[in-house]
Amino acid sequence: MRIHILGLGPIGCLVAYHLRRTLPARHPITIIHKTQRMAVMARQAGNIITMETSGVTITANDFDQETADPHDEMLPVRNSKSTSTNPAFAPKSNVTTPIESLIVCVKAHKTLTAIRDLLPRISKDSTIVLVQNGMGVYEHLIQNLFRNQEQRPHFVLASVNHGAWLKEYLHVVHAGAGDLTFGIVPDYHGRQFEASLPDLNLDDITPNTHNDPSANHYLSLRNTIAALSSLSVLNTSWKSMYDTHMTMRRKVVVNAVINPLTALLNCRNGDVLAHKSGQNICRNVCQEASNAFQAQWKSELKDASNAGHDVGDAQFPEALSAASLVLECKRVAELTRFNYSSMLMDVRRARDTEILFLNGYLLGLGRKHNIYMPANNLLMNMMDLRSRIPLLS
Ligand SMILES: CC(C)(CO)C(=O)C(=O)O
Repeated sequence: MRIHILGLGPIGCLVAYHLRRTLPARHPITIIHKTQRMAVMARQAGNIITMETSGVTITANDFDQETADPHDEMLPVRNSKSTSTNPAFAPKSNVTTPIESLIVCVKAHKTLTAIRDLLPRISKDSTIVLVQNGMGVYEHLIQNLFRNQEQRPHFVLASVNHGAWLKEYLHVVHAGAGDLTFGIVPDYHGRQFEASLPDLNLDDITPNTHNDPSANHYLSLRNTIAALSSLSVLNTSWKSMYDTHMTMRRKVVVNAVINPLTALLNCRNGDVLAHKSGQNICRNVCQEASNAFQAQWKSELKDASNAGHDVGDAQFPEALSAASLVLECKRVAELTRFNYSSMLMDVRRARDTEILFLNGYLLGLGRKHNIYMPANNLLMNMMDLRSRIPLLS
């Protein structure tokens, strides 16, 4: 199987590095550079990814390379009088081979455009793994790129909380060990990927025999889950979609507190909850998020009950209570106290941020269920202002 990695930030590099060192060489790994310039830089540096932990660096090599923007080479002549018949305008990268497995580590707000460029190579037999901060990216893709359920690729959603940063292009520092949880989005055909719960079994995706008439359709999904599961160094675990969603909801709240506050205040993660005022904001954001989750929970139970399912006396999960979310924010702020959040880094580099998929996602949920969310709304507006008013150096 060939795996493509899209997005070579810290997490993309970490995943690519460990996949290359873990999987046998017969499984090629292609890293997709954003621009030709980056591809050239990578080639000059020996086509390697360097991983650094506690000052020790190790490299992985033998990556195949592609460039995401096929028109990138046009840039130097874009303002000339040349026409599209000029050979200088011809796309340099015309890779058309189908993509089996695509691990997407670009930022939430960049995902749609990044995947759109690869659409001709993605089919219903491909598997896309979404590894990024935030929630709502999958829904965004479905609405805009993959409306036809029958033609949709397989989707895996992942939540990652490793601490990592890039020292330079393709040189990642693994600063804090965490884990990587992932789950398979239910498919149109209703295949029971989680049939063996409480255990999960690759054979439920497609058995490793010749008995499954749909084996070809599910092979990339099975292989992708197997490859991710083999990364024990990254503490990867395949979980049910229910558990994966739970992890993602808790993480989106943590990011909705720490990321905008650090970006607005230009401070480290540890600083925001070290003071009473920061704790108050955190409590309000968590309370609002919990209210929205609870309203969503009730509405889903009602739907399930209307559809004739026995919902018994299902209780709202304690893990989504405001108190538990506050504790999680404190835990992560403490664990990553010396880090600069990804949103602060985006602001410093004058880049767009993931706010729409963090507080924006929570606000969307609140709107749907009529929950008043002033703290999240204020953070959203403040971040909007932040992106319009550059940081003074
Ligand atoms: C948890 C946190 C805040 C760690 O820095 C993070 O995920 C981010 O920076 O995006």
